[in-house]
Amino acid sequence: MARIAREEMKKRLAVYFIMGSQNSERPAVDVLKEALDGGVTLFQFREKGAGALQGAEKEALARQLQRLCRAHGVPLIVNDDVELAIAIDADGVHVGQDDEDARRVREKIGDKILGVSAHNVEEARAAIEAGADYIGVGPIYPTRSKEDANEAQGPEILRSLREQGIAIPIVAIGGITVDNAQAVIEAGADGVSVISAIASASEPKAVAAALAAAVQAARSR
Ligand SMILES: Cc1ncc(COP(=O)(O)OP(=O)(O)O)c(N)n1
Ligand SMILES: Cc1ncsc1CCOP(=O)(O)O
Ligand SMILES: [Mg+2]
Repeated sequence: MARIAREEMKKRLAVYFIMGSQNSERPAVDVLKEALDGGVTLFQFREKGAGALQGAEKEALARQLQRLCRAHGVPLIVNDDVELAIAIDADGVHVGQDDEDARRVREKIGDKILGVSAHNVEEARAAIEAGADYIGVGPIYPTRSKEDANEAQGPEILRSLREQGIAIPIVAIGGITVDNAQAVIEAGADGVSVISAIASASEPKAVAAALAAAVQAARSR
């Protein structure tokens, strides 16, 4: 298997849904199924925070969500837990600045997708050097889904990274909704990454479809 091509990665980032069992009062499998039906293009399993599953229960949920993703032809990325990603043969891993070193993760996962969080141009350049396939940039807007989130930087950070020559695929994250999705794509992101917009929606399918339409509209401007 070869590393994912840049253009394919950009397409996959369009509507990147992140969720763990703690993000919805409904079963994660039900929410994910509806979101996939609505047009989610990439999924991240992020089992983290108060009440998060551990050990065998966490792995069992990951495998259940993986079956759904595979049935829809959507890659599954595991957040933080490199060993779990390897154990279930996930499609990739996402790590942040306080997680396992990205270079070391690349060595462990071979050609799987590697996503790295970056908050500035130095972190973006280091992620590229380490072998990232995409970077996650945010929070763009205020978020209530991550306890230790940095301050929101606004879409200007995306514009600034592009102006400084950062050409790697970028997904914007943090406080993104159907209403502001177009603005972040126009500022330079290839896609939008959301937790609450879909996980807390009464109709996850409709929100995923609306996000896909907003990204598509902004891309074709
Ligand atoms: C797509 C994407 N971008 C950023 C993050 C945040 O990663 P990190 O900073 O490691 O924080 P946690 O999510 O681990 O709390 C992400 N998960 N996904
Ligand atoms: C994991 C993460 N990293 C930066 S912001 C964030 C949370 C995004 O969640 P929401 O889409 O609900 O703001
Ligand atoms: Mg992390």
